[in-house]
This record gives sequence, C-alpha cells and structure tokens, in this order.
Amino acid sequence: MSVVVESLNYSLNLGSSLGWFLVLVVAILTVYHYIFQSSRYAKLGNKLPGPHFTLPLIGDAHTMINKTPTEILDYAFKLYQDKGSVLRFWFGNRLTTALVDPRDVELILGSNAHLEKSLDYKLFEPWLGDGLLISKGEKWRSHRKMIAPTFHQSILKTFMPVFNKNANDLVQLLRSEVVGKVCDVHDYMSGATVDVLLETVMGVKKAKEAKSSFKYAKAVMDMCGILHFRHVRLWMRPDFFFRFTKYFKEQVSHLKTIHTLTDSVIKNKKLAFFERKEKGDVSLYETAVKETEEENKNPMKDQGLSYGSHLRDDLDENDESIGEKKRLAFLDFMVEASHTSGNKLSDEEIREEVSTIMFEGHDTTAAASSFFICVLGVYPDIQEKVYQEVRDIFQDSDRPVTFSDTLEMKYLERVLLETLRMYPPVPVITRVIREEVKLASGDYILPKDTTVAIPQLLIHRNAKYYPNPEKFDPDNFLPERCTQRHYYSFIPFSAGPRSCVGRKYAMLKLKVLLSTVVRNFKVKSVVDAKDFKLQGDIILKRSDGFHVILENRN
Ligand code: HEM
Repeated sequence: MSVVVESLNYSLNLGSSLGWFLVLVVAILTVYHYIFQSSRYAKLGNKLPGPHFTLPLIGDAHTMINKTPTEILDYAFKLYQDKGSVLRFWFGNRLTTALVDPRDVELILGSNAHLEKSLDYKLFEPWLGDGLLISKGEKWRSHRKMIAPTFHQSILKTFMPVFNKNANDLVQLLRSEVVGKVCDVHDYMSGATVDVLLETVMGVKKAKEAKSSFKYAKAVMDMCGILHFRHVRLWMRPDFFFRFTKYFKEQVSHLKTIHTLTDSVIKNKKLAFFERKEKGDVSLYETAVKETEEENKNPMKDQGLSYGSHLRDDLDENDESIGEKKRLAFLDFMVEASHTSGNKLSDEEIREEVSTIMFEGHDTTAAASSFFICVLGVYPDIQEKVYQEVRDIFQDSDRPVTFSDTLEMKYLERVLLETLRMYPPVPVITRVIREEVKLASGDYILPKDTTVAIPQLLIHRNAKYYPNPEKFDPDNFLPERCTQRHYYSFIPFSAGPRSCVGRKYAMLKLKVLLSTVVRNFKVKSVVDAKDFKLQGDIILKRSDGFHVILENRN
C-alpha cells in the first residue's frame, strides 16, 4: 500500500514539475515575443504586406509547410497578385522580403553595399567552400577581380571548337537514342553541359574518354541533385538531421570523387604553368586582364540588353583557330592568376573556385537549353523562323559554328532571351542587407539584417514591363523595346556588381549548342506551355519532365 502511495506522490510531483516547467517555458516565450515585437526590426517588418494569420513565434512558416516546390511557386504568384510588389514573410523571427519592382531591385542588386549572400547558401559550403558564389567582403572582391578576366571574350573564343565538338556529339547521341520517341531532353542537355565544362574549366577531356572524368561528371550531377533535394525539404536543411540520412553518405563519397580529380588536375596545371613560363609563352590571361580594365573604363560596357551586341567588338580576330595543345582552361588561368603579383591563391581556394564554376555553369545552362527546346516544340512558327535564320547562315553545309555566325543569330538570340524571361534558370536569388533600405516603390523601410529575395520569375512577368507577360513573344527583345524597359526588369543573370560572371560564356555556348540542335532536328512538344509544371527549386525545372519528340531534319 505504502509503495502505491509513494509512486502516486512521485507521479503527482513529476506531473506538477512538468506543469511548472511548461508554464515557465510559455512565460519566457511570451516575454521574448513581446520584447521582439517592440524591436525596430519587427515593427518595420510588420508594416510590409504579407500573408494573413502570422502566428506568434513561428511567423508565416506554417503557410509553406507541406507545400511542394510547384505549390510554393503558385502561392508566391497568388500573393504577388493580391499584395503587390513588396512581400513579407516571417520565418520564426527571421524577416524575409521579396521585391518585385525593378526600382527596388536596383537598390539592392545595383549597390556595392548589399553584396552579402543569405544563410540559404550555407548548403553549398561542403562543396563550394568559400568560393565566388558565397564568399563576401574583401575575399569576394579580390577573387572576382582575378576571375572576371578569365571570362573575357578573347578567351571564350578559344573554346569554340570545344563547344562545336560537344554539340555534334550531342546530336549523334540524340540520333542514336531518341529520334522519333518521347524523351526527357534535360538528361541529354545536362550530360552535354558537364562535358563542355570539364574541358573548358578543367582542361579534362570528354567524360567518355576517361574513367575518372566520367565519375567526376556523374558526381557533379548527383551533388546538384542532393542540393536540390535538401533545398526543398526544410527539415533536411540543418546539418544535424542531414547527417543521419543516406544522402549525407552519398555526399561525402561524391565530394571525395570531385576533390580528388580537381586536386590532381591542379597539380598538373601548376607544372604546366611553370613550363610555359620558362619557355616565355605569351599569356592570354594578361591580355584579357588589360582588355577587361580597358572595357571597365567605359561605363556603358555591359549595359546593352542584347547579349550579342556587346560580344561584337573584335569580330575579326580569329582566336578560334588556336591549336588543341595551346588551348588553356579556366583552371590554367586561375593557376596563372594566382602567381601574378598580389593574388596568391592557395590550392584549396583554386579548388573552391573551380567547383563554384562547375556548379553554377552546369544546371543553369542545362535548364536554359532544355526550356528553349521545349518552347520550340510548343511554337512551330517560332521554331521555323529560328530554323530559317540558321539555314540562311549555314545553307546546306554542316560546317562548325564560328564566333561570327553567333553574332548573326539575332532571332535565335531573341528566342533564347525570351526563354530566360519566362523560365529564368535561377528563379530567385537572396541577399542579406546590413543597413536599412528605404524602398522606391512605396513608403516602406527594410530593416537591417533583412533577408531580401529577388524573384526573377515574378519580376519577368510584370505586366507593366511586358504588356502580355504570359505570352511567349521573342519580340520583347527587339532593341527598341529593350531600351524602353527598366534595366532591372530582365535579370536572368542577376545584375550589378555581383552578377553572373559566366553569362557571356553561357550565351556563346548556348548559341552553338542550340543552333546545332535546330540544324539537325525538328522538335515537337507533347504538352502545351500552359501545362508546363514549373518547379521553383534552386534551379527552375519542370516537375513533369522536359518531354519532347525529336525528328531528323534530313
Ligand atoms: C543560362 C545560364 C546561367 C544563368 C541563368 C546564370 C545565372 C546566375 C545568377 C542569377 C547568378 C547570381 C546568383 C546569386 O546571386 O545567387 C549567377 C552567379 C554566378 N554564375 Fe551564373 N548563370 C548561368 C551560367 C553560368 C556559367 C556557364 C558559369 C560559369 C561557367 C556561371 C558562373 C557563375 C558564378 C561563378 C557566379 C557567382 C558570381 C559572384 O557571386 O560573383 N554561370 N549566375
């Protein structure tokens, strides 16, 4: 009997201790909530338009839970229609705003004061380390200055044979595997993109030709897959939970493959650099640095919206003829840059930058080219005009594409830019601001430490700048229309000091690849554009797959 009473007493004590504990927790959270709500951060944040029913402590997070990436996109579109061009979300006590008005976007992207990336980029760290995409402050500034010239057109032109070879290999592969059948064209675009990157970034030959590079290419694609997966499953974000999943083990193994190959290539490239130096070989990098500095003195340099027009300057130079042996990769230039006075990059820093370029250059161009091909399938009249333009350039010949050919592809370029408008491969970018910003579009102030999301997908569908925003209309990129629009109303490559360093590379490569596909195949889409199921991920994809049917032209 006394045992029963004792255990009853014990349970009552435990119950009441637990009760007191809960009361204490609720009291602390309530006090915290009231202190937080009276801060300037919360007061300014609460003035911004956002979802109804913001809850204490969790904020608006409940509106996102259990939504697929496609549903999140639909939700964002709806909120934008209801609330206008400034949106607020509270994720717990973290304030995130989305800015859709180009005038507000310019205040963030166009400024040198707001260059810091948000916490969301932390996921990339195990792979990209503190590379260009993530780094901040002086490190970002000095690396950007060093890397930008490696994307100068005098260097890009030397990649033309690589672009052509891989475009032709892609055509052969498509011809042998999918002609006449429904296929997911993204699989093929992704493979071709990694092959081109391997050769132009690392100087490593096509995946098929070497086992290690094949493994590397696969690891890059799988790592992108893991990052996407983690990005859209909020509970997988914290390392603490992620470590217990099978994806963590896979990540460790992929990173080992990636780092091992990169390290060995860096070693060889260093040896090659010292050999070239001893022989006194002329450095393309030094020339590129000088030309970049010269161009930077001209403030109008990169303001043109037609990406073809600012690639036009030294059309007559023919660097494309550069011999196979002499062609250098980005990695060579980085090794060289790191031995130029004042730079000094460690091997680890070079590896981080190489990984960053592989990551940024891969899925983005794969998505852009896949959307382009799907769009051609949906609009046969647009496809026919692209084909006629390409035929006018090449006639019946199957010769490779030259740099000057790409400048003639004006209609193809407009279709590509319109594709990037409607389906921007990077659908949203985020920054964190370290000082208050007064918005231009309304009477709002963003408090210091706000996470600012710039949703290109919404910005590009603003009826004020694109009168019929849901209509696929390549004429949106006629020069006269471009000059009338706000510069920040079309930002697939971001804009301002921290814009995409690889955009000229991307446009050039895409023109070679896509014109080669158009020369060889007629495309049919299996669905209409309104049925594309867009998935707002790190990179915009179609959750229904990029399904098309290709038919031989001849
Ligand atoms: C259609 C293709 C591409 C699109 C749409 C695209 C878009 C972008 C965007 C929006 C950013 C800013 C990201 C952010 O702030 O979070 C960015 C940054 C970057 N991109 Fe691209 N990109 C493309 C292709 C490439 C290629 C081919 C490369 C390299 C070969 C590349 C290298 C980079 C790098 C290194 C950065 C970081 C720049 C910095 O922070 O200073 N991109 N890109």
